[in-house]
Amino acid sequence: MDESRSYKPEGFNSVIISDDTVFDKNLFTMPDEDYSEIDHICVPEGLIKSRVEKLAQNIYDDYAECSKVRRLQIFVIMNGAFQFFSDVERYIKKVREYKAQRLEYDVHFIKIKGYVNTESVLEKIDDAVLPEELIKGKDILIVEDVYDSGNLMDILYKHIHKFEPNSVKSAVCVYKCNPKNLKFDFQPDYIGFAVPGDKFLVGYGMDYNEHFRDLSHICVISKEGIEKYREI
Ligand SMILES: O=P(O)(O)OC[C@H]1O[C@H](OP(=O)(O)OP(=O)(O)O)[C@H](O)[C@@H]1O
Repeated sequence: MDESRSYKPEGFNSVIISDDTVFDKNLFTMPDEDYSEIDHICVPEGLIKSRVEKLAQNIYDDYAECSKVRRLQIFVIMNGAFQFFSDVERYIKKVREYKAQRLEYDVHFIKIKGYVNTESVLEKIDDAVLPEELIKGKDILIVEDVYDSGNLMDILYKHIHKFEPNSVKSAVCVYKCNPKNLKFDFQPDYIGFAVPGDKFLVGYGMDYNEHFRDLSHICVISKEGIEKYREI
């Protein structure tokens, strides 16, 4: 394994974006003002939507029956996951139209900030941010835009398990095959795309110092973009 780049996930139930998959930004629509700050498109919008629809169906099938007994508690980790969750929920509603059983759920938007520039700085989650009453005895689904170093998910799972949930699963749009995350021996339950770990991604909710969240495609930022929006 070349640890300086990324590793190939084995047994992942996800779409795998390989090291050499590069979608030319000239072949897709993109706002002019973001153009030079984006190197290329990693996952185009249409592919994202198709994959998220299937994830929503998987989540529905797994939880609809038990949600009659315990309503599923969905924790959306803000801000990055808002776009992903918005599509997951839209497709859950679509699935509901042709399923006999209804998926019962509550949504909680949880604000946790992990990154400054390109470094993960999160150390713990305060009990006030995610209190015991939201967790104890519940079935929990964490919704995240990206699993990168694994630091945030590791801290989040430790925090949640402290308060004895009935079950915990996680759905991530992008799993970055980052050698740093191997130390956690963790695999999210629902993964949209497995992406090479050396790509710094923006768009579809993902930001670089709060820029680019509104891009429709998942994109790789250019060197120019990194320099332009770097925080001191
Ligand atoms: O696996 P990790 O290396 O811990 O990274 C994952 C986290 O990093 C990003 O959050 P960020 O701090 O950028 O905040 P945001 O959600 O507001 O974008 C992303 O949304 C995840 O929450």
